[in-house]
Parts: sequence; structure tokens; C-alpha cells
Amino acid sequence: MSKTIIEMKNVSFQYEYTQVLNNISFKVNEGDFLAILGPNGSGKSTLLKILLGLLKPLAGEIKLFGQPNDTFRHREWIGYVSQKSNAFNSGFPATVEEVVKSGLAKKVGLFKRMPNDAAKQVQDALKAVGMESFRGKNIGELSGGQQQRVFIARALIAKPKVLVLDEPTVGIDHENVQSFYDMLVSLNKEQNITIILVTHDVDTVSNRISHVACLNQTIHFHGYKQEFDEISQEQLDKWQGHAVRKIH
Ligand SMILES: Nc1ncnc2c1ncn2[C@@H]1O[C@H](COP(=O)(O)OP(=O)(O)OP(=O)(O)O)[C@@H](O)[C@H]1O
Repeated sequence: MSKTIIEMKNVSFQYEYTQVLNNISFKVNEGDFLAILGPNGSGKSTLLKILLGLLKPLAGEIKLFGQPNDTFRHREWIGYVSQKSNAFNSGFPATVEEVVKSGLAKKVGLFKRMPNDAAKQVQDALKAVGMESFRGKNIGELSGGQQQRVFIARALIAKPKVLVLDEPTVGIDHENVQSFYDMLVSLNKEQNITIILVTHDVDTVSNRISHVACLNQTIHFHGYKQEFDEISQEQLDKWQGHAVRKIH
């Protein structure tokens, strides 16, 4: 049986006066490719931030790789690509190589020396996302989809065991979205990286993922993708409003 690497038990959260997450419990196992679905404002980004230790829950328990979140010391095992990673304009003064290399700081510490094989590590990370020929380019000259791949390479260079992505395809055109998700599948299958993805692209991801979680303040469903396929559209609408529409 696969190892449980992320576990949330009865987690609740509120921003000042707004209750955002209510009694959330779920587990993610090593090798899962989990899509978190939910309407705008349903708490998806908040849930990820709690998972990453950026926000503290009001109640509940979180375990990462079997350790309580508070004492977990291997943050570099969890790579994060945020919603707004692909928002650099053409004047931003950094090359693709520099952006990817900056991801090593998470692993070696901000003020320590870069490893001797840093250039090779940059090359490998760019290769994994199909961007090796863009190494010397300015990050701001790339399309949104290409920038997003570079930020995944930046996360990969720290050798994460889990990759957490918050709506990574916003602003990417349909054709590039397909190949973007194919790239995530190969990271998941070939490098055994567990993937947690917040997305609205239900139809595009549905044949690529292993698990689905439907979130709207609380987890209404979490299970295998095949079980998700059995849920009626009527039930989904009840949980999600009209944000999740399955294509058959
Ligand atoms: N820093 C904050 N202070 C107060 N309220 C916040 C803050 N961040 C988010 N919220 C509120 O918390 C709720 C959940 O927000 P969150 O960003 O987690 O939702 P989401 O599901 O990721 O939404 P979207 O799909 O639109 O990105 C929303 O009602 C939002 O307005």
C-alpha cells in the first residue's frame, strides 16, 4: 500500500470574520495526482496555504510525511507554484537560468554556496519541463505557459516529493493547456512526484488525474477519479454551484 504523505484532520480556518474552511479531513498518498475542484471563493488557495505552513489553522491537525506540521523540517520536499507565477512583464531583469537556479536556495539555504553542479541541475530541471532551449532567455519574453513551466522547473530543482500547483493554467491557451497537463503526468509517472492541483479545467484534467477532491468550505467528496465519474451532475451542482461541469 502507498504511504500517506499528507493528512489533514478536522481542520478549520477563518480570516477575521469569514469562515473559509470547515472541518476538513483528507489524506494524500505518495504517487497520487489529485485535482482540487471548487467554485471561486470556496477556500482552495487557503487550503493550499495551510498545507504549505503559510497559514495556521484555527483548529485541527496536519501531518506531513507522518510529522506534525509545526515540527516538519523538510519544507523543500513540497514544491509550490502559485497562481500568479506567470505574471512577469517583458522588462523583468532575470534569465530563465537565474529564475530556476534561485529554486536551489530552498534546498541549500539562502546564504550558502551553490553546488558545483548547479548548471547541470538547472539543465535537468528545464529538460523535465521541456524548456531546455530557453535557458538564456529573459523570463519576461516568454508566454504565460512557458513562464509557468520555468516556475515548475524552479520548484523541481529543489527535488520535491510533492508539487502543489494553484490554478497553473490561467491565461494559457487551450492547446498549450493540454501539453502542460501532459508534462505534469510525466512528472507524476516518471519521477514519482505526487501532484496536488487546484484547477477549474475539469474536462481537460479528468483523464490525467488519479484522485479528485470537491471543496466548498468543506470537503464534499474525495476519492478516486473513477468514483468521481459516478457522481451525478445534479449532486455536483448542489455542492459546487455551477463551477464544475463534467464532459461526457
Ligand atoms: N487575506 C484574506 N483576508 C480575508 N479574506 C480572505 C483573504 N484571502 C481570501 N479571503 C476570503 O476567503 C475565501 C476563500 O478564498 P480562497 O482564495 O481560498 O478561495 P479560492 O477557492 O482559492 O478562490 P478562487 O478560485 O477565486 O481563487 C473568499 O471568500 C475570500 O474572499
